Amino acid sequence: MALHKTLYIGPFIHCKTLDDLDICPNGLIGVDEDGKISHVSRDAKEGLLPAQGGWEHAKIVRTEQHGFFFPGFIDTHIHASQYPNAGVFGNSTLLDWLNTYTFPLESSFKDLERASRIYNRVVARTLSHGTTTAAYYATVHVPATNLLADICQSRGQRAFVGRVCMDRLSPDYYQDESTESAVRDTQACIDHIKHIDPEFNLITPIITPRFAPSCTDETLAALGKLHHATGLPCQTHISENLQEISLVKSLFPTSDSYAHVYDTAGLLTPKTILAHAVHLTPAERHLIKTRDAKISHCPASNTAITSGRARVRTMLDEGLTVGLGTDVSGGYTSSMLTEIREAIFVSRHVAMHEGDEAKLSVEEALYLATRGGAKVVGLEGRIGGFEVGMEWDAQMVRLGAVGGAEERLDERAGLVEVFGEETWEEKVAKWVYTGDDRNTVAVWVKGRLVHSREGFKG
Ligand SMILES: O=c1[nH]c(=O)c2nc[nH]c2[nH]1
Ligand SMILES: [Zn+2]
Repeated sequence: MALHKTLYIGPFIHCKTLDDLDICPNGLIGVDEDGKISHVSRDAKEGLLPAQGGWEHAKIVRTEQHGFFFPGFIDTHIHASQYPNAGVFGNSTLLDWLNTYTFPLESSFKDLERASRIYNRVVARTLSHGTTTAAYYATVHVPATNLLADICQSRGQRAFVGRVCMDRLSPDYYQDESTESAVRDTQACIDHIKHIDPEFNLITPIITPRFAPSCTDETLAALGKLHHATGLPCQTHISENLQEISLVKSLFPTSDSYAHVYDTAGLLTPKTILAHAVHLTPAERHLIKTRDAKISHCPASNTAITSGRARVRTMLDEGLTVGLGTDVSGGYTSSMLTEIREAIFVSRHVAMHEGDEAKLSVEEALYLATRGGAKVVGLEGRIGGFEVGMEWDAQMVRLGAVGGAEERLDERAGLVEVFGEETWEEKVAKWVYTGDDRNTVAVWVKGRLVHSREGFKG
């Protein structure tokens, strides 16, 4: 798609490190036709680009009052196929939740027309929340998984798309027939993505054993081999729930631990995304660190289906790489902004048991949702921040007009109340705690506008 050179003028905010939120109130970012950042200035007037080299015709996009540019969110764990069940989980816990809610829904994706409706909706919705990259689980179905890849590509969302592998302890109506068929069908989805996006510029296949209990040793080992042979990333679940961990112990009696099961299969590598990691032992964390596998923290899900409280501060202190995942529909929300809030609150529950140092700050949670997520999906240096050479995966946030009780509510700006006296740090905190998709005015991936709200002037 032909893009313009574009100048994004206005405040920009991004995370430099875990606790360093860089706020530039008067910024200018130049983005080239290929969607890459070619210029970053901290003073819009002085930094204006020379009127040559095509920049004299550049398109200009300005933030609105109390608005700012922020990197797009990276959802490191989301089940696209479970989107119709977001908010529907009753009082279930993981293993009964899978049988009651999840397997029946996922099995319905043999109907391609239904898959199309749901996948189009979830991609449109996550884009509207500012999610520019998502690591998706689809289902076992090859045509529907390929369709999810097509939809991400046509709507412009950067995505990792995984066909789910599961060949035991699953209902007869919804499982792989054998190790061979699981590998063959996974390969078919890899081939499809290679066909539509040969360089994996936007869409990347991801090898997806559902979790150890639903895969035989043979299937885990075969997927480990495929992971090594192709160099493609892989994603799975780990140590989410205590019953699940007991089940893994009984199914893999010779393994030292849940993490060891994946390690034995060759599935614990720097390109592995492990969702949840709620109940990891110190030895498992050490093994994961040694292998440089990555963690997707899913706090909304861990609260909703009462799995537990992940010790994010401990993982970070030990040097593990952590990002955030909505885990729809164990998680009730497809909004990463809500997930950020959940991460902060779960960390406060950890703090109530283990001490204040467990608390995550607003800045730290924003880091996990952007730079941290980029590292988890192996795209650090390309997305998650605003530096020359990085790709313009970004959202424009608007907090609304200054208003008092006597003035009309600014309905377009949602719930964020700005009175005009706030510091930038306070405005960001208000966005995190009281904002929603109404504040996400426009979203770009690789420089392409992929979502905008009414009233956006772009
Ligand atoms: O949160 C989860 N969602 C799932 O779909 C799933 N499958 C296995 N383990 C799981 N955990
Ligand atoms: Zn999950």
